[in-house]
Amino acid sequence: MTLLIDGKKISAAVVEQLAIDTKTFIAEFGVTPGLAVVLVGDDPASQVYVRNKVKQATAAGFHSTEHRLPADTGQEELNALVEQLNNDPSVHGILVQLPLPEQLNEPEIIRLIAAEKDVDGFHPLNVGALASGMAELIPCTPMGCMIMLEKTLGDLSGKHAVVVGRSNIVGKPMAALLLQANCTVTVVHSRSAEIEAICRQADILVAAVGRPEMIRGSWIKPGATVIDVGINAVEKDGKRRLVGDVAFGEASEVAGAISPVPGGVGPMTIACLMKNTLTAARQQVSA
Ligand SMILES: Nc1nc2c(c(=O)[nH]1)N[C@@H](CN(C=O)c1ccc(C(=O)N[C@@H](CCC(=O)O)C(=O)O)cc1)CN2
Repeated sequence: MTLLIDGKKISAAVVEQLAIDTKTFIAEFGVTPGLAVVLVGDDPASQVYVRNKVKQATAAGFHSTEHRLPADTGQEELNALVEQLNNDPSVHGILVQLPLPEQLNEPEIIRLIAAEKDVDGFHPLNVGALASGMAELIPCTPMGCMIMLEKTLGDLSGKHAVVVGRSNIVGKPMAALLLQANCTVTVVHSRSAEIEAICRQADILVAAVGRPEMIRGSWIKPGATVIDVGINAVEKDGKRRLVGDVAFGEASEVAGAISPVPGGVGPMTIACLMKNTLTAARQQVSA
Protein backbone atom coordinates (compact mmCIF):
# COMPACT_ATOMS: atom_id res chain seq x y z
CA MET A 1 0.00 0.00 0.00
CA THR A 2 1.36 3.39 -0.97
CA LEU A 3 0.96 6.08 1.69
CA LEU A 4 -0.47 9.41 0.51
CA ILE A 5 1.37 12.28 2.19
CA ASP A 6 -1.52 14.64 2.79
CA GLY A 7 -0.20 18.22 2.76
CA LYS A 8 -3.61 19.68 3.52
CA LYS A 9 -3.95 17.66 6.70
CA ILE A 10 -0.35 18.17 7.87
CA SER A 11 -0.46 21.93 7.14
CA ALA A 12 -3.76 22.31 9.01
CA ALA A 13 -2.12 20.74 12.08
CA VAL A 14 0.89 23.08 11.71
CA VAL A 15 -1.36 26.17 11.57
CA GLU A 16 -3.47 24.92 14.47
CA GLN A 17 -0.36 24.57 16.66
CA LEU A 18 0.87 27.93 15.43
CA ALA A 19 -2.35 29.63 16.49
CA ILE A 20 -1.75 28.28 20.02
CA ASP A 21 1.91 29.42 19.99
CA THR A 22 0.85 32.85 18.71
CA LYS A 23 -1.63 33.29 21.58
CA THR A 24 1.14 32.45 24.06
CA PHE A 25 3.52 34.86 22.29
CA ILE A 26 0.99 37.72 22.34
CA ALA A 27 0.23 37.10 26.03
CA GLU A 28 3.95 37.09 26.87
CA PHE A 29 5.14 40.08 24.84
CA GLY A 30 1.96 42.11 24.17
CA VAL A 31 2.88 42.17 20.47
CA THR A 32 0.82 40.75 17.58
CA PRO A 33 3.00 39.28 14.82
CA GLY A 34 2.55 41.28 11.61
CA LEU A 35 2.91 39.98 8.06
CA ALA A 36 2.99 42.26 4.99
CA VAL A 37 2.40 40.61 1.63
CA VAL A 38 3.30 42.49 -1.55
CA LEU A 39 1.87 41.57 -4.93
CA VAL A 40 2.90 43.36 -8.11
CA GLY A 41 0.70 42.80 -11.16
CA ASP A 42 -2.30 40.58 -11.72
CA ASP A 43 -0.99 37.07 -12.33
CA PRO A 44 -4.03 34.92 -11.44
CA ALA A 45 -2.06 32.15 -9.68
CA SER A 46 -0.11 34.70 -7.59
CA GLN A 47 -3.40 36.37 -6.63
CA VAL A 48 -4.69 33.04 -5.29
CA TYR A 49 -1.49 32.37 -3.32
CA VAL A 50 -1.47 35.87 -1.83
CA ARG A 51 -5.14 35.62 -0.84
CA ASN A 52 -4.43 32.28 0.86
CA LYS A 53 -1.42 33.72 2.68
CA VAL A 54 -3.45 36.59 4.11
CA LYS A 55 -6.25 34.16 5.07
CA GLN A 56 -3.86 31.79 6.84
CA ALA A 57 -2.14 34.68 8.60
CA THR A 58 -5.48 35.73 10.04
CA ALA A 59 -6.22 32.12 11.04
CA ALA A 60 -2.87 31.98 12.85
CA GLY A 61 -3.78 35.14 14.83
CA PHE A 62 -1.46 37.57 13.00
CA HIS A 63 -2.06 41.09 11.87
CA SER A 64 -1.67 41.02 8.09
CA THR A 65 -1.66 43.61 5.32
CA GLU A 66 -1.81 43.15 1.58
CA HIS A 67 -0.07 45.65 -0.72
CA ARG A 68 -1.10 45.47 -4.37
CA LEU A 69 0.82 47.39 -7.01
CA PRO A 70 0.03 47.62 -10.73
CA ALA A 71 1.92 45.47 -13.27
CA ASP A 72 3.83 48.50 -14.63
CA THR A 73 5.25 49.47 -11.21
CA GLY A 74 8.84 50.73 -11.42
CA GLN A 75 11.79 49.63 -9.31
CA GLU A 76 11.92 52.84 -7.27
CA GLU A 77 8.26 52.57 -6.29
CA LEU A 78 8.63 48.96 -5.17
CA ASN A 79 11.87 49.75 -3.35
CA ALA A 80 10.12 52.61 -1.52
CA LEU A 81 7.32 50.28 -0.34
CA VAL A 82 9.83 47.69 0.90
CA GLU A 83 11.80 50.41 2.75
CA GLN A 84 8.58 51.64 4.35
CA LEU A 85 7.74 48.09 5.52
CA ASN A 86 11.32 47.58 6.75
CA ASN A 87 10.87 50.65 8.97
CA ASP A 88 7.38 49.74 10.24
CA PRO A 89 7.67 48.19 13.73
CA SER A 90 4.22 46.56 13.44
CA VAL A 91 5.50 44.49 10.47
CA HIS A 92 7.67 41.51 11.48
CA GLY A 93 7.55 39.64 8.18
CA ILE A 94 7.70 40.90 4.58
CA LEU A 95 6.97 38.76 1.58
CA VAL A 96 7.16 39.94 -2.02
CA GLN A 97 5.29 37.45 -4.17
CA LEU A 98 7.38 36.01 -7.02
CA PRO A 99 7.69 36.08 -9.96
CA LEU A 100 7.85 39.85 -10.39
CA PRO A 101 7.03 41.55 -13.70
CA GLU A 102 10.11 41.52 -15.93
CA GLN A 103 10.99 45.24 -15.58
CA LEU A 104 11.70 44.65 -11.87
CA ASN A 105 14.99 43.39 -10.52
CA GLU A 106 14.22 40.41 -8.27
CA PRO A 107 17.66 40.04 -6.61
CA GLU A 108 17.65 43.78 -5.77
CA ILE A 109 14.29 43.45 -3.98
CA ILE A 110 15.34 40.29 -2.14
CA ARG A 111 18.48 42.05 -0.87
CA LEU A 112 16.50 45.15 0.13
CA ILE A 113 14.12 43.31 2.48
CA ALA A 114 15.56 43.52 6.01
CA ALA A 115 17.09 40.07 6.67
CA GLU A 116 15.25 39.75 10.01
CA LYS A 117 11.89 40.36 8.26
CA ASP A 118 12.66 38.07 5.28
CA VAL A 119 10.06 35.38 5.98
CA ASP A 120 10.81 33.75 2.61
CA GLY A 121 14.39 33.06 3.71
CA PHE A 122 15.71 34.31 0.34
CA HIS A 123 17.99 37.14 1.56
CA PRO A 124 21.71 36.31 1.06
CA LEU A 125 22.30 36.53 4.84
CA ASN A 126 19.57 33.94 5.47
CA VAL A 127 20.85 31.76 2.61
CA GLY A 128 24.33 31.86 4.17
CA ALA A 129 22.92 31.04 7.61
CA LEU A 130 21.14 28.01 6.14
CA ALA A 131 24.28 26.81 4.39
CA SER A 132 26.18 26.94 7.69
CA GLY A 133 23.41 25.27 9.71
CA MET A 134 22.49 28.45 11.65
CA ALA A 135 19.28 29.45 9.91
CA GLU A 136 16.23 30.84 11.70
CA LEU A 137 14.27 31.82 8.57
CA ILE A 138 14.21 28.87 6.17
CA PRO A 139 12.65 28.96 2.67
CA CYS A 140 9.04 27.85 3.10
CA THR A 141 8.70 25.15 0.44
CA PRO A 142 11.78 23.15 1.51
CA MET A 143 10.78 23.57 5.16
CA GLY A 144 7.37 22.14 4.29
CA CYS A 145 8.96 19.21 2.46
CA MET A 146 11.13 18.43 5.51
CA ILE A 147 8.10 18.42 7.81
CA MET A 148 6.35 16.00 5.44
CA LEU A 149 9.42 13.75 5.23
CA GLU A 150 9.99 13.67 8.98
CA LYS A 151 6.32 12.95 9.61
CA THR A 152 6.44 10.07 7.11
CA LEU A 153 9.85 8.57 7.84
CA GLY A 154 10.93 9.83 11.26
CA ASP A 155 14.73 9.97 11.36
CA LEU A 156 16.19 10.61 7.89
CA SER A 157 19.82 9.74 8.82
CA GLY A 158 21.70 7.72 6.24
CA LYS A 159 18.96 7.87 3.59
CA HIS A 160 20.01 8.66 0.04
CA ALA A 161 18.05 11.77 -0.96
CA VAL A 162 17.99 12.88 -4.58
CA VAL A 163 16.81 16.43 -5.33
CA VAL A 164 15.83 17.05 -8.94
CA GLY A 165 16.28 20.79 -9.62
CA ARG A 166 18.71 23.42 -8.35
CA SER A 167 16.64 26.59 -7.96
CA ASN A 168 17.43 29.09 -5.21
CA ILE A 169 13.86 28.79 -3.89
CA VAL A 170 13.66 24.99 -3.63
CA GLY A 171 16.48 22.78 -4.93
CA LYS A 172 19.47 24.37 -3.19
CA PRO A 173 17.87 24.98 0.25
CA MET A 174 16.25 21.52 0.08
CA ALA A 175 19.66 19.93 -0.41
CA ALA A 176 21.06 21.93 2.54
CA LEU A 177 18.22 20.82 4.85
CA LEU A 178 18.52 17.16 3.84
CA LEU A 179 22.26 17.32 4.48
CA GLN A 180 21.57 18.77 7.94
CA ALA A 181 19.23 15.84 8.55
CA ASN A 182 22.20 13.53 7.85
CA CYS A 183 21.04 12.31 4.45
CA THR A 184 23.44 11.47 1.65
CA VAL A 185 22.37 14.11 -0.86
CA THR A 186 22.61 14.17 -4.64
CA VAL A 187 21.33 17.12 -6.67
CA VAL A 188 20.58 16.52 -10.35
CA HIS A 189 19.61 19.19 -12.89
CA SER A 190 19.16 19.86 -16.58
CA ARG A 191 22.87 19.31 -17.34
CA SER A 192 23.23 16.11 -15.30
CA ALA A 193 23.96 12.77 -16.96
CA GLU A 194 22.14 9.57 -16.00
CA ILE A 195 19.30 11.38 -14.19
CA GLU A 196 16.98 8.37 -14.35
CA ALA A 197 19.59 5.98 -12.95
CA ILE A 198 20.41 8.41 -10.11
CA CYS A 199 16.72 8.85 -9.26
CA ARG A 200 16.35 5.07 -9.08
CA GLN A 201 18.92 5.03 -6.25
CA ALA A 202 16.90 7.45 -4.12
CA ASP A 203 15.30 6.47 -0.82
CA ILE A 204 13.90 10.02 -0.86
CA LEU A 205 13.14 11.71 -4.17
CA VAL A 206 12.28 15.42 -4.22
CA ALA A 207 11.10 16.64 -7.62
CA ALA A 208 11.38 20.39 -8.18
CA VAL A 209 11.97 20.94 -11.88
CA GLY A 210 8.76 22.59 -13.06
CA ARG A 211 8.20 20.07 -15.89
CA PRO A 212 4.82 18.35 -15.92
CA GLU A 213 5.07 14.63 -15.08
CA MET A 214 8.74 14.39 -16.06
CA ILE A 215 9.53 11.75 -13.44
CA ARG A 216 8.06 8.42 -14.46
CA GLY A 217 7.21 5.39 -12.35
CA SER A 218 10.22 3.53 -13.80
CA TRP A 219 12.57 6.19 -12.31
CA ILE A 220 11.52 5.36 -8.77
CA LYS A 221 13.05 2.79 -6.44
CA PRO A 222 10.35 0.49 -5.02
CA GLY A 223 9.30 1.75 -1.58
CA ALA A 224 10.91 5.19 -1.97
CA THR A 225 9.35 8.34 -0.49
CA VAL A 226 8.49 10.85 -3.22
CA ILE A 227 7.87 14.56 -2.60
CA ASP A 228 6.47 16.39 -5.62
CA VAL A 229 7.12 20.14 -5.51
CA GLY A 230 5.94 20.86 -9.07
CA ILE A 231 2.68 22.71 -9.63
CA ASN A 232 2.09 22.77 -13.39
CA ALA A 233 -1.13 23.85 -15.08
CA VAL A 234 -1.84 21.64 -18.12
CA GLU A 235 -4.80 21.17 -20.43
CA LYS A 236 -6.29 17.71 -20.62
CA ASP A 237 -9.45 16.92 -22.55
CA GLY A 238 -10.07 20.66 -22.94
CA LYS A 239 -9.90 21.19 -19.18
CA ARG A 240 -7.24 22.99 -17.14
CA ARG A 241 -5.81 20.91 -14.35
CA LEU A 242 -2.79 20.88 -12.06
CA VAL A 243 -0.14 18.17 -12.24
CA GLY A 244 3.18 17.76 -10.48
CA ASP A 245 6.65 16.99 -11.80
CA VAL A 246 5.98 13.30 -11.08
CA ALA A 247 3.63 11.07 -13.10
CA PHE A 248 1.47 10.41 -10.05
CA GLY A 249 -0.46 7.34 -11.26
CA GLU A 250 2.64 5.39 -12.29
CA ALA A 251 4.72 6.60 -9.35
CA SER A 252 2.16 5.64 -6.74
CA GLU A 253 2.35 2.03 -7.92
CA VAL A 254 6.05 1.92 -7.03
CA ALA A 255 6.65 4.43 -4.22
CA GLY A 256 6.21 3.65 -0.54
CA ALA A 257 4.82 7.14 0.08
CA ILE A 258 4.06 10.06 -2.23
CA SER A 259 2.74 13.62 -1.97
CA PRO A 260 -0.03 14.57 -4.40
CA VAL A 261 -0.51 17.72 -6.50
CA PRO A 262 -2.64 19.57 -5.60
CA GLY A 263 -2.92 19.01 -1.85
CA GLY A 264 0.72 18.22 -1.13
CA VAL A 265 3.62 20.64 -0.87
CA GLY A 266 1.58 23.77 -1.82
CA PRO A 267 -0.41 24.04 1.43
CA MET A 268 2.77 23.28 3.42
CA THR A 269 4.51 26.28 1.82
CA ILE A 270 1.88 28.63 3.19
CA ALA A 271 1.85 27.00 6.65
CA CYS A 272 5.65 27.38 6.85
CA LEU A 273 5.38 31.05 5.94
CA MET A 274 3.30 31.42 9.09
CA LYS A 275 5.94 29.56 11.12
CA ASN A 276 8.61 31.94 9.81
CA THR A 277 6.46 34.98 10.64
CA LEU A 278 6.18 33.92 14.28
CA THR A 279 9.93 33.14 14.36
CA ALA A 280 10.69 36.60 12.92
CA ALA A 281 8.42 38.32 15.44
CA ARG A 282 10.02 36.37 18.30
CA GLN A 283 13.52 37.36 17.16
CA GLN A 284 12.56 41.01 16.79
CA VAL A 285 10.93 41.37 20.21
CA SER A 286 13.86 39.74 21.93
CA ALA A 287 16.55 41.72 19.97
N1 LIG B 1 7.73 35.07 -2.41
C1 LIG B 1 7.43 33.82 -2.83
N2 LIG B 1 6.96 33.64 -4.07
C2 LIG B 1 6.68 32.37 -4.46
C3 LIG B 1 6.83 31.27 -3.59
C4 LIG B 1 7.34 31.50 -2.30
O1 LIG B 1 7.53 30.58 -1.47
N3 LIG B 1 7.60 32.80 -1.95
N4 LIG B 1 6.42 30.01 -3.97
C5 LIG B 1 5.64 29.84 -5.18
C6 LIG B 1 4.16 30.05 -5.05
N5 LIG B 1 3.56 29.73 -3.76
C7 LIG B 1 3.77 30.56 -2.73
O2 LIG B 1 3.97 31.73 -2.86
C8 LIG B 1 2.58 28.70 -3.63
C9 LIG B 1 2.25 27.89 -4.68
C10 LIG B 1 1.21 26.95 -4.56
C11 LIG B 1 0.53 26.82 -3.37
C12 LIG B 1 -0.63 25.88 -3.22
O3 LIG B 1 -1.15 25.74 -2.13
N6 LIG B 1 -1.05 25.21 -4.28
C13 LIG B 1 -2.21 24.36 -4.24
C14 LIG B 1 -2.94 24.46 -5.55
C15 LIG B 1 -3.52 25.83 -5.75
C16 LIG B 1 -4.30 25.97 -7.05
O4 LIG B 1 -5.35 25.35 -7.15
O5 LIG B 1 -3.85 26.72 -7.94
C17 LIG B 1 -1.77 22.92 -4.00
O6 LIG B 1 -0.65 22.57 -4.38
O7 LIG B 1 -2.57 22.18 -3.43
C18 LIG B 1 0.87 27.61 -2.32
C19 LIG B 1 1.88 28.55 -2.44
C20 LIG B 1 6.09 30.85 -6.24
N7 LIG B 1 6.21 32.15 -5.71
